[in-house]
Amino acid sequence: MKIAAIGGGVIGGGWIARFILSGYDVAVYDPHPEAQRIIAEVLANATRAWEALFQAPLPRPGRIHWAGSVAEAVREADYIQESVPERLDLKHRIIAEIEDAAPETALIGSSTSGFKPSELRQGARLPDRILVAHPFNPVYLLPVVEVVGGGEAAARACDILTAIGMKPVRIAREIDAHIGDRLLEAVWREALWLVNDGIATTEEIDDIIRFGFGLRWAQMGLFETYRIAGGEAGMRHFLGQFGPALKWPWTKLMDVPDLDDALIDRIAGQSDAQSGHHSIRELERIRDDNLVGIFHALKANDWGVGQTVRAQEDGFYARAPARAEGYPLRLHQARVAGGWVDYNGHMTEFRYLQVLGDATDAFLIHIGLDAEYRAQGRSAYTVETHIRHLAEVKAGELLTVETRLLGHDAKRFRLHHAILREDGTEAATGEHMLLHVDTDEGRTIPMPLTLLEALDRVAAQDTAPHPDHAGAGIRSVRQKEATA
Ligand SMILES: NC(=O)C1=CN([C@@H]2O[C@H](COP(=O)(O)OP(=O)(O)OC[C@H]3O[C@@H](n4cnc5c(N)ncnc54)[C@H](O)[C@@H]3O)[C@@H](O)[C@H]2O)C=CC1
Ligand SMILES: C[N+](C)(C)CC(=O)CC(=O)[O-]
Repeated sequence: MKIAAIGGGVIGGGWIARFILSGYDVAVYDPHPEAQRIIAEVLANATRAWEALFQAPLPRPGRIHWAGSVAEAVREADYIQESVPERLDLKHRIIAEIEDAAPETALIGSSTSGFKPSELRQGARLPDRILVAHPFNPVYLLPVVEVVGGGEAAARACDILTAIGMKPVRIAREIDAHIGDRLLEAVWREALWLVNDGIATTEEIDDIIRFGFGLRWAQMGLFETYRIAGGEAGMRHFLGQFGPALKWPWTKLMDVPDLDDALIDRIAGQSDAQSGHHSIRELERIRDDNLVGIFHALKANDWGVGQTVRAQEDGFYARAPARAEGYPLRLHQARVAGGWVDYNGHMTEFRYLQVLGDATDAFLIHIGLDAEYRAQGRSAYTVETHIRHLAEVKAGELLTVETRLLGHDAKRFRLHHAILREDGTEAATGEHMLLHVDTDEGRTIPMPLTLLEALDRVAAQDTAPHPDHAGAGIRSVRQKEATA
């Protein structure tokens, strides 16, 4: 499938990164003189975030083709994402250029925050294929995309968006600003009033969100959160108690303060004081690291966005064998997240086991011991582990694991992983004994022929001598006699 991106700014850059990292080639047109630098920087941050987010090996990235015109970019495209500035006249001009050059079967998704499909389609030759596909920033991490404009084209677009790990939400009826921005604007307007009236600073408002209800929203949204807030009597009780307050003069929702120079100076000044000591790219990396941490927590709980990440990862694992060329096997990479670092300033000890455990999972999938296999009530349990910590690892480093199979019989196999830093030096090694088990009965059972043959194939490649430390335990330390 061929993708074209028209506009590569904040949002277009995020789309480009998501498609590229998902393995699709993207033709890009953006007349900005520094477009290539800007997009490369966004892609670098996105790559860093995906390496920290996913434990599965990432797909081979797609390639960018820098086009000299809209026509060149869209000529062979199956899906076109338009992300030019939010002006209807400009969007109409771009859509007309796309229609002149793109195949008639190509879908056109617009990132517009506010325009309705009926507005975008004015004057179009094939209007039904033009849709709103409105994402949220950062597009390469946040999965949700509002798809507005119905029919077969929307269904096809949803399939494409799902294939790049997004969660399309189809909106039944078009309205200005769709759904997400309606909600966000209500909060934003109110926040502008609070600053305008001198009631709160930008930092105080952000603190109330990030130390409070913002944390709830990441995992349960509004209605499920309020259901719980109704106590055991649930949503009905909540509405009965707090519904009437909506008619009290709490908010100024419909008015907008005049964004005159004084208010702009106040907001921009407070924002500089709050965050001006970080560059935008640094702030993006801080935001991304935090989002990745939240995604990991939700994945561990099999909840919300964590389920999206897991589904995406399953897809990566399914495509992984193509990447496992050569021996020792390279099935797993991990980017050291900021939260993995301890008070000594380096990756903390249990994260080594996490990287090794994830590499073991990748090996299990490689030999066919995957989710489908486990659903039959069989799995592998690790019963012994020996880790050697050999070098300090800092936040941001990319770790690659090399895996060897040191032995196997009908019920057991012994793995050796070496965690390598980017310069090829060993940061750690791990040796692990795994048993094949019947998970319903909780006992060891022989492996079926398919797994044994897969292990035989790996073992046939393991011709080098075993590492000297294989099979060794922790060195003994002579106990000194206590001195009085
Ligand atoms: N920034 C945000 O938070 C979000 C923005 N959006 C929507 O995404 C769209 C783009 O917004 P941003 O990325 O924020 O704007 P931006 O200003 O960061 O990027 C727009 C890009 O379009 C390029 N451009 C201008 N004229 C062009 C043309 N004729 N052909 C191709 N490229 C052209 C510019 O050089 C620039 O790189 C808008 O429709 C906006 O409503 C959607 C979600 C969030
Ligand atoms: C400010 N905005 C309307 C462009 C924001 C969006 O459209 C979505 C987002 O990412 O918040």
